[in-house]
Amino acid sequence: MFSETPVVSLQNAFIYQDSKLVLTDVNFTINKGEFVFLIGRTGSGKSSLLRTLYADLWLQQGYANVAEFEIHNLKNRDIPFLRRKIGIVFQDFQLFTDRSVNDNLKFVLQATGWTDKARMKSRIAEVLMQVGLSSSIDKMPHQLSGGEQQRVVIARALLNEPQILFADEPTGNLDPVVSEQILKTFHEINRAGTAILMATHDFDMIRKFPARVLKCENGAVIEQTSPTYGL
Ligand SMILES: Nc1ncnc2c1ncn2[C@@H]1O[C@H](COP(=O)(O)OP(=O)(O)OP(=O)(O)O)[C@@H](O)[C@H]1O
Repeated sequence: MFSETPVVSLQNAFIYQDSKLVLTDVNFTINKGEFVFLIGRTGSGKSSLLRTLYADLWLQQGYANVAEFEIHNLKNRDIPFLRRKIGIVFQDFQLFTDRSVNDNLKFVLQATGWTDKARMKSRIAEVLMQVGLSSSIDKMPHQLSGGEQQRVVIARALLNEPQILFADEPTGNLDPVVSEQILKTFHEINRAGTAILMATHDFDMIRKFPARVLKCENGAVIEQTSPTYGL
């Protein structure tokens, strides 16, 4: 099933925040369609790793491939093209508050080169259906709950059919019931073929939605095999 090129692959990668070394000699791959949790204590390097993979931090040493882009050779001008092949979901929703759900999504499509109005309309309808928010297309962000706003962010990340979603504590600000609904949505998206790498502190979610777990610990990334996942 996973015979294709991995969607993420790191070899001897060293993850820095400026001159501070955060993670040493990172090696792992994520196959197309895989679901992977990323865990680790506060400050262990989860966000730094994700930011490196979506080219918000430079990879200063080692090799990384993401969605067929060589992160170690990436130029500034390549970043928008990489970002069209991946989706990014943060804890803070970062929607434009002065425009509707539809216009938030349309903005991204236009910014990534879409021009055909009918295609844009149908793609927006598709992603909103995927996250269960079809009826909210004309609402403003403030008319939506936190969980609904996060769904719009997920829909936005799906617009360009990414090979992988990078999610950094996507349920960090949400209550447990809403978090579980959001996790279900991520699983449905994953079942439809998109790989997911999700940083989380929420072990309940890992127990409810078992998947592969990578752990940032003592400056390294290790494959977690213990069923308890405890820190
Ligand atoms: N802009 C920065 N400049 C220098 N060091 C930073 C910067 N941002 C984070 N760090 C440091 O890098 C290390 C890793 O931080 P990072 O945010 O990646 O951890 P994390 O595992 O995502 O933590 P959390 O779970 O709290 O989000 C920490 O020691 C942190 O203090």
